Amino acid sequence: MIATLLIQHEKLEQLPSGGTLSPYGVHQKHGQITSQALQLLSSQRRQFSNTYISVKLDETSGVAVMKLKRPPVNSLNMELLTEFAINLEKLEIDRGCRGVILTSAVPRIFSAGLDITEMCGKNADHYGEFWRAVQEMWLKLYGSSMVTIAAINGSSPAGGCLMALSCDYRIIANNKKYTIGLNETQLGIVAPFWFKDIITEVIGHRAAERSLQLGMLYSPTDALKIGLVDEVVAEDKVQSTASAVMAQWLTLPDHARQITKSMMRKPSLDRLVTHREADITNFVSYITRDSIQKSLQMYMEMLKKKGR
Ligand SMILES: CC/C=C\C/C=C\CCCC/C=C/C(=O)SCCNC(=O)CCNC(=O)[C@H](O)C(C)(C)COP(=O)(O)OP(=O)(O)OC[C@H]1O[C@@H](n2cnc3c(N)ncnc32)[C@H](O)[C@@H]1OP(=O)(O)O
Repeated sequence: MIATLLIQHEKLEQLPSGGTLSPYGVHQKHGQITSQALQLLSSQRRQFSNTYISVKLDETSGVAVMKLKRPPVNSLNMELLTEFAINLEKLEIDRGCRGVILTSAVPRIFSAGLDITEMCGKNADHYGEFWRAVQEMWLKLYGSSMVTIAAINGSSPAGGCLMALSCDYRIIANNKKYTIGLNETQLGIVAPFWFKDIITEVIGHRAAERSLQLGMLYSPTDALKIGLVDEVVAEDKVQSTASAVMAQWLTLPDHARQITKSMMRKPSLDRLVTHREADITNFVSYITRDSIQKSLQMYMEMLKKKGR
């Protein structure tokens, strides 16, 4: 028992903040074993935090709350995406964790989607690496065997919406100022096939086609009408509703639920895995086009003007 806990604790020990996350192994900290064990046995919660992600795992319920914390808008840059994938993988292999609630530590914003500055004025190698990190985040989240619930406590355009769509259940705060949707065409860019596939799976072909072509952003109540979210609740009830829904989902045996989830999601996951390299090549050749660079630059300027 103690040995298992030690291994789990070492897997989940706090990673250094900033820079690249260090690999962690079960043999790293022999000297601290006794005090770590005692600490762990007396505590039901474990938390760890990186530069842009914080995680709190409640060992009693087996539920982790993972928060995005990259102010001002939680835009998804390379570091955040990498930290996200590593943290989710850590929870995935932790037997004590059965569910993850994904939410934001930044007021009024869930995530502004991909960091546009990662897609502007850089070289082809950078774009390739960035896109691989975006794919990795999605493969880990959409392919997770844990129950995943998005507690959407703010606006969630484009890549932010993709993250929410990749969870098993979506709860959004009832605030007219918040919007959610895949608005890529409004930036003059195209949502890739796997973004398209997942929104189609969630809201159906007709609604997805209209939504994607027009780059629509929905208010919480409109998002509920088309099935883009599952529930709209008062702003101060988002986390408690997420916990309650999670508790319900966790009453089911993991084995049956996980195999069912995998059956439903495998075709979409396989499609990206099979075409992963081609998708990167496609992204790089698309994003390096002069016309696309110009569209993105104009969009960034528009955002900055609006903010002034
Ligand atoms: C055939 C083709 C095949 C394949 C195609 C391949 C690839 C292309 C697909 C790429 C997929 C792209 C996915 C994306 O996610 S793109 C990102 C889209 N995101 C958005 O459109 C959101 C933009 N942001 C907003 O709408 C607002 O910022 C938001 C989130 C509602 C918050 O509003 P507010 O609180 O008023 O904050 P500000 O607007 O003032 O923003 C503050 C600050 O943040 C900067 N910022 C905002 N969003 C981003 C972002 N996504 N990336 C980088 N920076 C962002 C903004 O400029 C402000 O900066 P400042 O310096 O002025 O403080």
